[in-house]
Amino acid sequence: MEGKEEKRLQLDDFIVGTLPTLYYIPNFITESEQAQLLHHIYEGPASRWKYLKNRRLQNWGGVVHEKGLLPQELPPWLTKITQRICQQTGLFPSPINHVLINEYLPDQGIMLHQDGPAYFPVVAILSLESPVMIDFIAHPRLREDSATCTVAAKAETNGSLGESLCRPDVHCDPCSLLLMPCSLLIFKDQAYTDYLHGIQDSELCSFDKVLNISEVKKLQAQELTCDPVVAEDSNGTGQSSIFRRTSKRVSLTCRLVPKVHKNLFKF
Ligand SMILES: O=C(O)CCC(=O)C(=O)O
Ligand SMILES: [Fe+2]
Repeated sequence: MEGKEEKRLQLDDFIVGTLPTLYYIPNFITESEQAQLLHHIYEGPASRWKYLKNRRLQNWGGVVHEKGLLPQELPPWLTKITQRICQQTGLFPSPINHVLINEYLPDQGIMLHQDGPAYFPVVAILSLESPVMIDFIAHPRLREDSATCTVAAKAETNGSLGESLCRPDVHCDPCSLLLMPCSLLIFKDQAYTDYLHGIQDSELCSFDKVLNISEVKKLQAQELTCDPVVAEDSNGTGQSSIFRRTSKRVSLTCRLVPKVHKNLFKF
């Protein structure tokens, strides 16, 4: 696929929900491409991983600084995928130059947060292995009164999804997306600037506020045929309203840091 001009996706077909703007693209890569990526991610030395309290990660592309990027060339196995994301989405003004690879065990997540100001405000997240739920919730500053702010602020610290009681002029409903393996999530606009996103550090995920219902159906169908990922709790319709994460999930967060420092000494 190297050097091949990729066909532009009709992105409007992949919008989910009404919050501007979330795109969910199922099967963005094939299972064999997933296996190749996992091979590259795990073939490196153990020192490639940086350990955080609740997950471990690999940083590719250089060091992101408040003032920009101290760059390091991305390896070909990553540019192959980042170029495809750029070409197929047309959402990045120049090549993606930074990739964060996060690995989450079934009881690990990432607290609600916003991505830093150094990045161009479009994020593309490729998901590998276990399905997982990502939550979006309005930033406390968008909320009407201090009581609501407390709910959102609490959500920010404990990772749970708060209730929405928002200013009527802004889109404020909390929502979730089920991220299946091989899928690509892109978020930008208000979802980037005014919302927090996070993954709960819990093995059990609720389908409660999920926008991409068709993926839930896929997961439920899979359960009948192979994998016991859909957990025991039933919502009275014979279908489960939660699922249990049973294996690790790996994600590639692909972003563009527009400001690149070519000369270390000028930094
Ligand atoms: O793993 C994910 O899906 C989210 C990662 C993320 O939010 C980040 O790297 O900033
Ligand atoms: Fe993030």
